[in-house]
Amino acid sequence: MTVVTDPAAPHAEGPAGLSVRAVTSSYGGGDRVLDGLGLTVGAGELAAVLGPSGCGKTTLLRIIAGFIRPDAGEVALGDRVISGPGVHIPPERRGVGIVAQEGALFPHLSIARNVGFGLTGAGRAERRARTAEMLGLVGLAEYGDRMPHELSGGQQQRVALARALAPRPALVLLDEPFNALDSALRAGLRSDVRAALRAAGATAVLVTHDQEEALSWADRVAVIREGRVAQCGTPDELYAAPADPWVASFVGEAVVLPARAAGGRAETALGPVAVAADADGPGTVVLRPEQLGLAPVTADSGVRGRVTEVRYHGHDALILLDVPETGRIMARVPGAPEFRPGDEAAVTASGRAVFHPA
Ligand SMILES: Nc1ncnc2c1ncn2[C@@H]1O[C@H](COP(=O)(O)OP(=O)(O)OP(=O)(O)O)[C@@H](O)[C@H]1O
Repeated sequence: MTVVTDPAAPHAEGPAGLSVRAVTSSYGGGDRVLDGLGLTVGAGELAAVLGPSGCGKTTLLRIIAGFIRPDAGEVALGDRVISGPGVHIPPERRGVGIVAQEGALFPHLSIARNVGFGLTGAGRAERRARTAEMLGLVGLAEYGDRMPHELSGGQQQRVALARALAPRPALVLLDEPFNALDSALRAGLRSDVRAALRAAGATAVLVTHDQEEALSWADRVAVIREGRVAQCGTPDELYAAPADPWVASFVGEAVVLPARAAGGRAETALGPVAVAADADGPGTVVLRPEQLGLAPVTADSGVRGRVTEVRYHGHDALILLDVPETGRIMARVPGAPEFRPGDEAAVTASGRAVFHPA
């Protein structure tokens, strides 16, 4: 899927904010895939749309790009409505650049001609200068004369980004652009793409199902669940103050425990934890695995669990335990783990927890 903006169109004025308002969509009159979805991205902001498979991310992206029309609702770029009742601006006139999962470069055109492809309204000298500028921006200044098949997958994705940015789009959509790459390459390309978008001052929406990617990349993350925004916030807000237990479990690892709150404390099976002063009555608390402490069992150990699995990540380890009082929980411990599957460990909780009333 490749859309190249038309620089001669009146919208080619650079980054704009995106507003998606109460968008509803279904395929062929079936169940609603998007159900009154709303999303705002500020001009120059890098946003991620995160959600499990089938939640409607790609459908949302297709609606913003103009490949499908919503059943109801409105999409605007800046103060310009591009989809809505009686309005459907065609994809090529929206000022939206797309970076697809796999570069989708034109195989028979050189890298430079790929990047300059959308600059139809520009003169030759201007096109050449803008192409060189964009190739420089993505760190491929020397590659203009090569053909796409002579570049690695990561380099092709950079070219796709340069091509998307060249016509100064109002918005760049990135559709899981790092998926086809191995994990070592992904992290590097991710930050390079982010830096290039920042340098261009672009407004961008990254679609991903990878929570680590969304949290590390975006200024703001919209978590989609069943066609609606379950929560939209900064990565820190999502992690520290998830709107509900589902968001907590989807964005990072979570330990969700039944609790009863009063006076800034919640009683849980792992003992009392600090919660907001106004939390009151029955509900659940969300703890992150790094808030659980494990220690060797002694005569006065309180809650004990049996280690079922150890996932060692180098910098830390995730330890899964079966605890009679809570069921399966996980703890994150720094460095090399001192427990092995089958060991018994004393479990404590510390720090502040998010409380959700029942
Ligand atoms: N062309 C289509 N016709 C009918 N149903 C569709 C079509 N495309 C998607 N769907 C359905 O719409 C729902 C949302 O699909 P969508 O591709 O938007 O999800 P997604 O969040 O992007 O998923 P993934 O992460 O797996 O790509 C799914 O139930 C899917 O089966």
